[in-house]
Amino acid sequence: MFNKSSSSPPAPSERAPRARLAGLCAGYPGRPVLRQLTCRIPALAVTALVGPNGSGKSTLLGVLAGVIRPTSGDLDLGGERPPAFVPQRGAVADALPLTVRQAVEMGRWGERGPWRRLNRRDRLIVDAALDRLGVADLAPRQLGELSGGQRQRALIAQGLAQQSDLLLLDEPTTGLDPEARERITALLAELVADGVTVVHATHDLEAARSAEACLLLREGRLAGHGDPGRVLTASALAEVWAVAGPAGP
Ligand SMILES: Nc1ncnc2c1ncn2[C@@H]1O[C@H](COP(=O)(O)OP(=O)(O)OP(=O)(O)O)[C@@H](O)[C@H]1O
Repeated sequence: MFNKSSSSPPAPSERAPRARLAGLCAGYPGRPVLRQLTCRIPALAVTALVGPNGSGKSTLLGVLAGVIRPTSGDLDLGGERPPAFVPQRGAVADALPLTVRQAVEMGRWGERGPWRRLNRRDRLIVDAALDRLGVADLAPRQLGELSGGQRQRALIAQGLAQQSDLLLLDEPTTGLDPEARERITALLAELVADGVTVVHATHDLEAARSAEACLLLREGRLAGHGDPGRVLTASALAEVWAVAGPAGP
C-alpha cells in the first residue's frame, strides 16, 4: 500500500544526465578557473550553480554554452541543438533601442541569421515564447523601460525562442524583489515540465534550494553536488564562504 508508485519519476541523480563533466578544467588565458570538475547535470531538472563571487559559476555556464573551451578533461553534452544561453541582466545594455518582441526575435538569429527575415514558423515560435513567459502584452514596449522582473522574463523568452532543450541562465533573479524572484523560480520549474533542462547560476539560496540539483563551487572546485537539501547545509555554506571571505552568501 505504501509502495512507491511505479510511475513516479526517478530522482534526478538516477536520470540520464543531460551533461557529463569529467576532470574538466577551464579558464581564461593565463587564468585557470575551473579545476577538475567531475559531475553530471541531470536531464529535465533545474540545476542551480551556487558559490561565492569569483568561484567560477559564470565560467562554467560559458563552458556549457560552448563559448569557453575546456583546457583539459571532458565535457559530454548530448542533445541535438546547441544550448540557449541567457547572460546576466547587466550584460544587456538597458539603453539598447529594442522592443521586447525584437529582443525575443533575436533568439531566432542562430537558425535564421540576423539579416534574413523571420518566416511564419519563427514568428509562431516567438509568439509562443512571449506567451510562455507572460510578456506578450509587453511586446511593443522598449526593453529599457521595463521593470527588472519583466526584462528578465523577456530575456528568458529570448532563450526559449532558441528552442533548445538546455537553457543556461546567469543569475536570472539577481536584483529582483522577492515576488519577481519567486515568479522566475516557478517559471524555471514549469519550463522543465515543458521538456527543458535548466541550469542557472544564483546567489539566491531560496531559489537554489527549490532546484532539484545543485553544484556548489569553491574557488573553481566542486565542494558538493546533488540534492540541494543535502548539499547546501549551513556548515557547507559557512565553510565555502569562509574561504571566500567575510561577505557571506
Ligand atoms: N573574461 C575574463 N578574463 C579573465 N578572467 C576572468 C574573466 N571572466 C572572469 N574571470 C575571472 O574568473 C574567475 C571566476 O569568475 P566567474 O565570473 O566565473 O565567477 P562567478 O562565480 O560567476 O562570480 P559572480 O558570482 O561574481 O558572478 C574570477 O576570478 C574572475 O575574475
